[in-house]
Amino acid sequence: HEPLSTVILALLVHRFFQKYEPQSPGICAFLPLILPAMVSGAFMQGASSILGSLSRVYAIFYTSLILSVVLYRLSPLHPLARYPGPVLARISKLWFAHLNWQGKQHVHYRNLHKKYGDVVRVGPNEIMLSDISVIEPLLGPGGWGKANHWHARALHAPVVPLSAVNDHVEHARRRRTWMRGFSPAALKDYEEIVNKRVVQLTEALSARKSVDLARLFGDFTHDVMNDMAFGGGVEMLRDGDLTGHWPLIESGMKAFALIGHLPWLARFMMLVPGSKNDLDNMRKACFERAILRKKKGTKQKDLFYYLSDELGAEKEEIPFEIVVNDGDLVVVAGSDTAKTVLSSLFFYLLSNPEKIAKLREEIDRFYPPGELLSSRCFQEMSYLDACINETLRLSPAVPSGSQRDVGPNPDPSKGRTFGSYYFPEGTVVGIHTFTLHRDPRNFSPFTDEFWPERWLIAQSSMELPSSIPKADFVHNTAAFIPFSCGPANCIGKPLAILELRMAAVSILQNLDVRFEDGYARTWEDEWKDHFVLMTGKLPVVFSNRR
Ligand code: HEM
Repeated sequence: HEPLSTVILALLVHRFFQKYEPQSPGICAFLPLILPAMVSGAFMQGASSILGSLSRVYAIFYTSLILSVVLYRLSPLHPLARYPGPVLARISKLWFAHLNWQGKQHVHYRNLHKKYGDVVRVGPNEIMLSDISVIEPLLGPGGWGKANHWHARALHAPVVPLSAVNDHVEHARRRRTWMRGFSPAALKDYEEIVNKRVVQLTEALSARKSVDLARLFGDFTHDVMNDMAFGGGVEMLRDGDLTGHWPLIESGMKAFALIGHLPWLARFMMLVPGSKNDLDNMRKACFERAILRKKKGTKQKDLFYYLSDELGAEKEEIPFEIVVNDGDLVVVAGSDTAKTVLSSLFFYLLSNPEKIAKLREEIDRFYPPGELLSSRCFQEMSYLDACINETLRLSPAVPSGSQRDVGPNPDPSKGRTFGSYYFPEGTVVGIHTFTLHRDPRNFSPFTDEFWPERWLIAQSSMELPSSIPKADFVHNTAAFIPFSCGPANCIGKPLAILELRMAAVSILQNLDVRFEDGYARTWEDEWKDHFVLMTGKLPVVFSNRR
């Protein structure tokens, strides 16, 4: 009976994992690793056959288990069987985890949408969409909560960060302090903080002449976010990366993205001695900065002022752990993202001399050289906004979007249906921002090119060139979601836009800039989608404007 019992055991283990999706490393290790050994023990006939019996049972067990998993996932019985997708993706998420590790998943997702259409099964239980009709039901009010992947990414933290809160009510409660921190009045107060760093950045660029602009923009956005979250304490623009922050972010983002495919892996990673050290050190540094900021008091209203509720608007005191956690999130969510977009903006501008000249002309009109910078004229600078939007379209900092989990239905057997799609409870669903933004059905012509004029034509503040037939012009802002949308969208959007506008205006107001000789302009090819779009170097040469 040994082979038959082993096959049955394998089928039961598959069924157990399928139904309960256990996350505990103990259970995950016990069932497939230890249980077969126990079966083998039960059938063992003598000490001489220990090895033979063990290897036979394990071979039968794993062959049956793998066959059962693969056949079920490929079979018409699987609830997602109706959706097309590559065989490897339907069998296991390991394939996408591998693609993700190489950094090219944004391109792969786009190619899959080209091949299979708007809905693609990208994992055994995961769907990626490029259909704008699902944006509102998925991300809008009443949409679905953050997928388990978000939670798994935050296992190391003593409190769940806002970005990982799945429950709508709890998420809205936690987001209240953030909303106050991003009100228009609060934003006005931040201008001085951002401007101080913009002046420092512009001076640093003019002094260095030749520079990796992407790196310097990273130092800039990182300093700004630390000013906002903890009232300062980090001086990357002045001192460089003394603490090894950038290598840590790079490896951290890679792991962060990997967990986005294999959330169960996070619990195993936590068991590896030392695996949390870097994150713990980062938290400790944030904690120390938060204590200092609290002691210093509020001379200038920053985000800390709102996130720690110095305003006194909440009924209950906000636990200090949450304040530190939120500050940490500001730094992590706000630095790399803004760095990527700002760097891409300069790449596209420098690649298109007539566009940079046009933007310069607008900047000179509103902020002639010598004029002090403020947000006074930003609303009127339509070409600047067109350039920023066009950059966010081509280079969305979170290209593969943010996963959601199909939440429970009062009748669990029903899953969720909208339009022509049906997703069973527990399906992980994403909307692929990069594909939407580069889909000719949404933005045409010159879909893959930097053409800021499309935004002006769409607002009727510019004529469509006569060479382009009216029917060929498509501009679908419903498909433009670089900051995601709905009640869990990017709350930092207004601050990011302020940073982008201020930095671009200040640099072009004061400096001339060009690519370093010999730069191969491989910017887009070097992108790596590790959840946030990580970039290569952007070698440029600056000179003071004459
Ligand atoms: C150009 C720069 C930025 C881009 C493109 C961007 C994009 C995004 C995206 C796509 C999300 C996921 C939203 C979702 O799950 O639906 C997000 C979340 C978030 N972002 Fe940004 N972001 C940027 C800058 C910032 C900045 C400067 C901050 C500063 C505080 C920030 C703070 C956050 C936070 C706290 C969340 C989580 C929101 C929540 O779960 O309620 N981001 N961002």
